[in-house]
Amino acid sequence: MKYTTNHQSTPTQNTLSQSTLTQSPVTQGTVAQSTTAQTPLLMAQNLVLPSREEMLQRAPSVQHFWDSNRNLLADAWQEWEAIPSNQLNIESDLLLDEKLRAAVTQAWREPAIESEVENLWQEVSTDVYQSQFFDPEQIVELRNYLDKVAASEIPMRPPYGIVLNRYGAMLDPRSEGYLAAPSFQKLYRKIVDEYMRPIARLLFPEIVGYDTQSFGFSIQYQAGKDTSLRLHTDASSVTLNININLPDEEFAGSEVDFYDPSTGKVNRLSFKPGTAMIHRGNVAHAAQPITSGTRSNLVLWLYGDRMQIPNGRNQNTSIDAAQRWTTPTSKQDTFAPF
Ligand SMILES: O=C(O)CCC(=O)C(=O)O
Ligand SMILES: [Fe+2]
Repeated sequence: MKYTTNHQSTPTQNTLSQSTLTQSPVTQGTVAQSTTAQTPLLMAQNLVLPSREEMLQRAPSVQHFWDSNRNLLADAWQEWEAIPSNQLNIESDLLLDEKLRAAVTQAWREPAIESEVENLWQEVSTDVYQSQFFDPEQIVELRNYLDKVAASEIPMRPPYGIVLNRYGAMLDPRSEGYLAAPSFQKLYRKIVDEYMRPIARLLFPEIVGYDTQSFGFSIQYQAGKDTSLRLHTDASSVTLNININLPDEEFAGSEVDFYDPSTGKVNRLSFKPGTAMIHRGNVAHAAQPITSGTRSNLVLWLYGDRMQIPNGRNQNTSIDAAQRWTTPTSKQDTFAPF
């Protein structure tokens, strides 16, 4: 029985509700009673999430909740996605900006022309690059999908690296309570492996070898709710931050400040729908308070096995193009910064 660890939880918040434990045994020659058999989706929907306070305190019971329900949640997402209206109804090829897609596709075929990809990225602050990444007109499909995910009633763990972002979700399989729906995972892997890693290697050559592992989360800022993020660095080799606002979804404030150590100056940058910024994890940055509207982003990280990051800029700068346009074969480990 796959979910046995559930029954070891303390009889407080973390247990399955009583009704989920009434599964009737199926004996040979009989048909299971569909009215009493609890499917993974129903069981997951009946779980009682740890409180926000417990999450913020990183209480052991919170870890236990996610650990003991990991298989159940994965099965629940699988079942949820089998409902046709819950399919991620988007050709990933259409979601990605057409110019970027064309250049990336060509570079995979012929790495020697990778500069076509590099040319699409503008340096908007020292060592911070920006490009159109998603087609703004296609983002609506992704956002509709994420709304359905939020309404699924399957417990999800919000990101709490610096502050808890209550509308965000963890995206990588290494994270507890992540968005395990297979069709979303396919898109996530494609973005990381086909786009992010080679682009990051082009712009920041020293990350090669420190880019085998992925990590990701979504965030949403809204006035009066989660509004800003104080100055920090990321525990990544490189961070790709993609805006997923709709074309008509305006917001004020919520700029991201990047600190330039060489000049001591701050560059205040704004996201437009579908644009992305990519930077080394060690570039200090902060999100200014949002004063109206909503800003939603996908934040993706790469780092090495066991969370290793490069300790200088001058390694691996001589690798050739063909090496950049490859996917590492090392297994995904389970190290996560939060
Ligand atoms: O506000 C943003 O887009 C930046 C988010 C960020 O830096 C982070 O979550 O680490
Ligand atoms: Fe950050």
